[in-house]
Amino acid sequence: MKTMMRIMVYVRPSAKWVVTAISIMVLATLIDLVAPWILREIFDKGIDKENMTVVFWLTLSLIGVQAIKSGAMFVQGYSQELVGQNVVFQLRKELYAHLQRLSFSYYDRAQTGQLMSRMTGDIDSVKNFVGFGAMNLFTGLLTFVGTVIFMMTMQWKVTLISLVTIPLILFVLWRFNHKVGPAWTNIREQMGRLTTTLQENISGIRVVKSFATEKVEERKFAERNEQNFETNMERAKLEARAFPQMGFYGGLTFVLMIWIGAIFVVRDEMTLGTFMAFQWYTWGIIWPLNMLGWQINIMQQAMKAAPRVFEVLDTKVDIASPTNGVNTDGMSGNVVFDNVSFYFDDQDQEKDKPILDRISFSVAKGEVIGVLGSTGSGKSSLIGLLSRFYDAASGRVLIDGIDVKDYDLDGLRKSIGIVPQETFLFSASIRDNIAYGSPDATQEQIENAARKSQIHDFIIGLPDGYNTRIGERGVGLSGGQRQRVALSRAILMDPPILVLDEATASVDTATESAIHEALLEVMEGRTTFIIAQRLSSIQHADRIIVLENGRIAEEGTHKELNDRGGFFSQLFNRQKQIAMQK
Ligand SMILES: Nc1ncnc2c1ncn2[C@@H]1O[C@H](COP(=O)(O)OP(=O)(O)OP(=O)(O)O)[C@@H](O)[C@H]1O
Repeated sequence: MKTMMRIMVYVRPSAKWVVTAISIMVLATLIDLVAPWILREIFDKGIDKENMTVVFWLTLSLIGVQAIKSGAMFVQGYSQELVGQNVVFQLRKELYAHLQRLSFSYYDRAQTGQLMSRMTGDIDSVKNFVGFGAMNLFTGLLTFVGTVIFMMTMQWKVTLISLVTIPLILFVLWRFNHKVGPAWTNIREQMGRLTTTLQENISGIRVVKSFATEKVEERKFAERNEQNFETNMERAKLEARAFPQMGFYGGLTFVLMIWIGAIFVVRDEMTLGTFMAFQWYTWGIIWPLNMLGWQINIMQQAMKAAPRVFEVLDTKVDIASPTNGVNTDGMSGNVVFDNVSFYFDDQDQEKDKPILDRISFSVAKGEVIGVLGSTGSGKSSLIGLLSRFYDAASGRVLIDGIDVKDYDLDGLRKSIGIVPQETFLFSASIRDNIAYGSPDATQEQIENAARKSQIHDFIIGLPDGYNTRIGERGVGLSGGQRQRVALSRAILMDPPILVLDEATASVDTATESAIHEALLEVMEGRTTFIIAQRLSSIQHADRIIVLENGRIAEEGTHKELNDRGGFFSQLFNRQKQIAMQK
């Protein structure tokens, strides 16, 4: 009931069209009820009295009535679909907007395929119910009640006797409704899992092919596909069992009507015209009940699909912009980490080790700070706290003396240009990819950013230059080229804080060196974090922080750290040896 009420909230803005559809349904139903009545008159006042004029005019009126009904059905079909489409439009809009707001923690756990299935199949199920099922349920009910009333006024005894099968039909319907609900829960869930398998396979197709695991993947998919097949067949079995039973009881009603009707005609308690009209009216009883089976199906599907959509909509946005967040215009970029500790959402803060453990350091405006550490030491997490991808469990991250939680969130993120470890490029032109965060940038500014990232010459060498379209993952570009496009994107934003998270890890050392030379100008006056495992990446850092197991192990200039003989100098010596061996 709660789900139904919540769906109705989305129907409310289309109230005008609902009223239109319902009014026309009432009109169409009345026409359906009048037609058999005209037939009775044709028999009783025309054929029986051998009055062909009556037959002629009444049959003509039948044509007129049917023509009006066809016109009405067009408007009804249109308004019904419009209501359904309006609901889908609004739900998709809200869901998409909410997905944009949900935090990194949500996406750490969420399965893309499940989200896609909710956005498409589940919302479509809701539409089918709102735009078709619910309205037809109403027409069915109206036709049934109207038919019974018309028949009762013509011959109540025959009507009542013929209706003895109705409780049987209702019982079959009740049992069907009871069983088909859980089947639809399973089907919607399985569809989500099937889409997840498909999405992961397509996204990871390069891994699949390189490990030659196509057969394993096919088996995995086949297993899910089979589960889906079986659950759908379970549902089909329920339908196959219930619908013929209803059809049989419906047929029985028809037979009863003929049988009882014939007795009453012979006894002169019913005219032949009424008898003929009753045959027509019988469909007005059987049809809605049979349709009810399908409508219950559509309704149950929607009732199981809608909560999957609402579940996402109800997920709390745990990192949101504060009301009246501090404006970031004129931000200088003085960064302070003040005793910061951090856990991921799925960790137990009582038992698990923190990812970042009481981190304290400060970076002055314009300083270039290298963050060094072995894999998994917490370097990316540290930067994630700066942009509020995650919030610290304790301690504070301050920019220009203000807690990052107090800044307007969009402003904060636009003030920190990040070149992430994994580059994502959109299926758009290279120009649009570079200008992603700065859509108003001029061609000259875009080219300037590309030059500093050492990618301009490559781009103009392409047949379509900056207009070259690239695939979802930047297919057509090498890893290093993709990284340089991402670097151009960050440079173009002209942020006060720049973060390069292993941003040159995929380019050769000569190109890396050229990028860093060019970046010297970019970094001028900008606070820059360079996260790296390679010492060559942080050659221009003013100061270096070495992270180990989420704690700051060392901190200082190149020289200070070298003299100390710790992690940094060991790494320095190791990498020097490797370079010499080459
Ligand atoms: N969602 C998560 N839940 C729990 N732990 C996580 C989660 N994501 C990452 N971690 C753990 O957090 C630690 C720090 O990860 P982080 O990505 O910050 O390390 P890093 O130093 O940037 O590593 P790399 O150099 O390999 O990129 C790792 O040990 C990782 O296993």
